[in-house]
Amino acid sequence: MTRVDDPVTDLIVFENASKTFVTPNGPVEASRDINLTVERGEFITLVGPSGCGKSTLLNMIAGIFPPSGGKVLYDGNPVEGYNGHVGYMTQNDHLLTWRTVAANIAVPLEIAGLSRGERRDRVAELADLVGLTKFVDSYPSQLSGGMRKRCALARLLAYSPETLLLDEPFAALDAQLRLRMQMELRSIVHSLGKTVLFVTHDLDEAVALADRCAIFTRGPGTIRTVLDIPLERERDLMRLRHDPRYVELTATLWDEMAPDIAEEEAV
Ligand SMILES: Nc1ncnc2c1ncn2[C@@H]1O[C@H](COP(=O)(O)OP(=O)(O)OP(=O)(O)O)[C@@H](O)[C@H]1O
Repeated sequence: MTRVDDPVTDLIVFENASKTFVTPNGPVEASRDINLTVERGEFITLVGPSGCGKSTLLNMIAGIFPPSGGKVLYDGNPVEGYNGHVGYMTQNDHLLTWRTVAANIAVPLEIAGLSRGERRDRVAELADLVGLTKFVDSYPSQLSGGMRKRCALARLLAYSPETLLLDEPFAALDAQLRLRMQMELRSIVHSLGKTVLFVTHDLDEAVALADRCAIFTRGPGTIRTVLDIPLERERDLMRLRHDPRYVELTATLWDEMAPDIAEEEAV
């Protein structure tokens, strides 16, 4: 039975949310009638053709701009202005090249006004969480691609965001490194109980990481289907490729995407 004082489990709600940009060349309709509910602690992946409005959806949750129509709610309230509950990471890690790993991770802690001692302890904790303890004194130019991502992830977590908005964060990594980062990300977000919205063009990644996968139509994007991924929370991503359920789910996702892929080829 739901009690009045139960916490709201629907953390993010899109209700017929639409976005049209006004540009010098006329209006650009990016999203149309988006309906999606994300529960606290869920890992949702977003897939769809290029330009279908996936980043636009993340931007609306972050409060970078409001929807032109419909509603975007966070924890029961309309998102108005920047949403301080979310952390945003894009394909570019935006590390400060003149700062060490420790000093990069410390940026949000400095902004939050933590003392030097508190910052040192928190940076050590975050560096340990992402496996960068030995590299805290290195500069970004001395790091591998995966280490840079880990550093950016630690800095994002330093803000203590409730929700992570990740826009193709591993797109530039090679297959092995990407798999490692996927395993680490899942383990970190589950241990910390974060809610995640993760945009990807990689359909294998979309299945491997998600509790549910939202599939967009070609722009103006609307959500065609939300695919349930009924795999265990604690899943071994290394062995997943051999799991018949994974193989079938990935095939279903490819089938769902087929009309748009065929259309793209015909253009
Ligand atoms: N600030 C903006 N001003 C004008 N048009 C925009 C703006 N942001 C996005 N658009 C347009 O809205 C549409 C959706 O863009 P969006 O970046 O959300 O798509 P996407 O699905 O994330 O694309 P991709 O997979 O290529 O990153 C595109 O036509 C894009 O050109």
